[in-house]
Amino acid sequence: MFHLKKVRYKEILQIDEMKIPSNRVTCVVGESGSGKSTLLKLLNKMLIPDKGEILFQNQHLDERDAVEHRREVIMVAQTPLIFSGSIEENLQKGKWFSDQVEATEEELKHSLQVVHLHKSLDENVKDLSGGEKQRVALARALLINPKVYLLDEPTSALDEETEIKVLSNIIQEVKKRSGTVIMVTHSKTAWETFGEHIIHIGKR
Ligand SMILES: Nc1ncnc2c1ncn2[C@@H]1O[C@H](COP(=O)(O)OP(=O)(O)OP(=O)(O)O)[C@@H](O)[C@H]1O
Repeated sequence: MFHLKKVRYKEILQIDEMKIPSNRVTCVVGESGSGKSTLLKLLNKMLIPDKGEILFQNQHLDERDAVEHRREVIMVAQTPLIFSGSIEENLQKGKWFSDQVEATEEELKHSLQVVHLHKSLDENVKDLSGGEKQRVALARALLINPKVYLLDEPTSALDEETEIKVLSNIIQEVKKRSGTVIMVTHSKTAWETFGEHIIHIGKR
């Protein structure tokens, strides 16, 4: 799905060759500050490498429109992107930004079930905990149904038991749709349980 060749980004990341498979869960692991988030940002064109090339489905990222690319390759950042308003408004925002028709109530409720968020759609997000906000962001990504999910420690604010339940559900859902997950995680349990392909990023 992704093929990186001789990629260099500042002094932060240097990758001679890396292939990331489609329809699999790839876990990116490595110590703090080793460049894991930087790698994800390169994959969705938020950052442009100083040298080398990144191919997505055999197409050079330079040739891909950044907005179009990010609709297919969605990032759920470490600090979730949350808009003011209700849970429903937050979920629908993703559909609007992606130029998709609004989700039905059934789809919205299903997305909350997948992420184990037992809240009503009209609840205001301002009172949600950090872990609940992370799950709103994950549900929003699921509703968009992209080809690739770039998950940057998406469940870091959850206790381990909930984290594993949520990840297990999300991955099951993504697999049903033949999607691809590329996930940065500090949880050994998470990468041992879900990682079908592991990338170790080493500090230079
Ligand atoms: N825009 C930038 N300019 C310069 N340095 C940066 C920039 N962004 C990140 N860095 C530095 O690059 C290194 C890698 O950052 P990155 O966020 O990719 O690491 P990480 O492996 O995801 O870390 P963590 O596990 O702590 O989230 C860090 O030392 C960081 O301070």
